[in-house]
Amino acid sequence: MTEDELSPFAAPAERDVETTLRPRDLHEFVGQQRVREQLELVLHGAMRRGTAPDHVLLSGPPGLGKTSLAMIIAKELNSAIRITSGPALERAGDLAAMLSNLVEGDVLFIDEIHRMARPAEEMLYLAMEDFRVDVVVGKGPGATSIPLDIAPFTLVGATTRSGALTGPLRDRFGFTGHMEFYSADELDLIVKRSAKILGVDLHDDGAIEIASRSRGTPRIANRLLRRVRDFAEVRADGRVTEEIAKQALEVYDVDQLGLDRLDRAVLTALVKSFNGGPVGVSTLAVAVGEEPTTVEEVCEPYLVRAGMLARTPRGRVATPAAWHHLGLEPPAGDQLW
Ligand SMILES: Nc1ncnc2c1ncn2[C@@H]1O[C@H](COP(=O)(O)OP(=O)(O)OP(=O)(O)O)[C@@H](O)[C@H]1O
Ligand SMILES: [Mg+2]
Repeated sequence: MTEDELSPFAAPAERDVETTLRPRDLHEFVGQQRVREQLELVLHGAMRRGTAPDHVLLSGPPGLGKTSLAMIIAKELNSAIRITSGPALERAGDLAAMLSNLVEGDVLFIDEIHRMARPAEEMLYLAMEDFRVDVVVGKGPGATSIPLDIAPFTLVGATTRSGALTGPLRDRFGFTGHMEFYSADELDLIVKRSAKILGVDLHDDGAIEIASRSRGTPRIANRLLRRVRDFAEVRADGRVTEEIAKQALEVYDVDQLGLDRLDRAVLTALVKSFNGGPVGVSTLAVAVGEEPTTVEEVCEPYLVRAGMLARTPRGRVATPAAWHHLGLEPPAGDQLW
């Protein structure tokens, strides 16, 4: 399987099908029980009081449903949603334009909010706190700043790296939802729902097979479903059974635990080149030819959750499960994990 196919990031060509498969309300949104319950209270509490709810930050690895949830928040509030992203807000003026066009009660969704430029971020502080922006007119000593009121709105920020957010920005969110990887049972429900929408003849055992190899990520589950459907249609009669799913996923190089090429490369480097660690994340990233942020944000969260890798103050360490997964014996002696 190519890297892209198991990547938790959305490929551009995938946007349309993702829109089709997106859950539309809190009831269709599977899993994330805790975040869902907390959000429901935040939203409904504010609605009772007739005020705009606190600003919401959604954090977690890619493909877990942050964008979907942002849209659902707007829907629950019966509000319009304006969508932008950190990288798109290069200048404070871009944000000022966006903010001054908001209507009372709107939801402003800023994806990848940790990538916003500093001047825009500073403008956002005041907007979040006082529903006000200071627009600077002119340059140099003659420049003046004109305060401008903006309509009360709710900011929903999404980030794959809440650690990269500055303190002042983080503090201005009244509620942070930490998205977690999904259980196989939850992914099972998600692929079944998707199969229905896409008209795939998915059998129960086929669904389980796909769900258990989707590394806790709905986006990957939906993608594997489409790949398995291709296989079922081309090589068989279109029905997705356990056997067909297994054969297909073998072709696509997704292992039993849903680890992909990069995950395995990271574990292999950790075990073989660094004797299980501890090793720093940047060294590890160089060893597999990846950006440290990719290793840190994409591979590690799942490897940690799968019990294969531990983050220690001295660096990353392979657990015995990692050695076994690669068919190797962990060294005897001091336990580092
Ligand atoms: N809880 C869920 N129930 C059902 N489907 C889901 C759920 N969460 C996500 N999905 C599916 O996964 C796809 C990806 O979700 P989404 O785009 O919301 O993730 P994201 O966290 O915003 O990812 P990114 O960090 O890349 O922006 C959606 O198109 C949707 O079909
Ligand atoms: Mg998103």
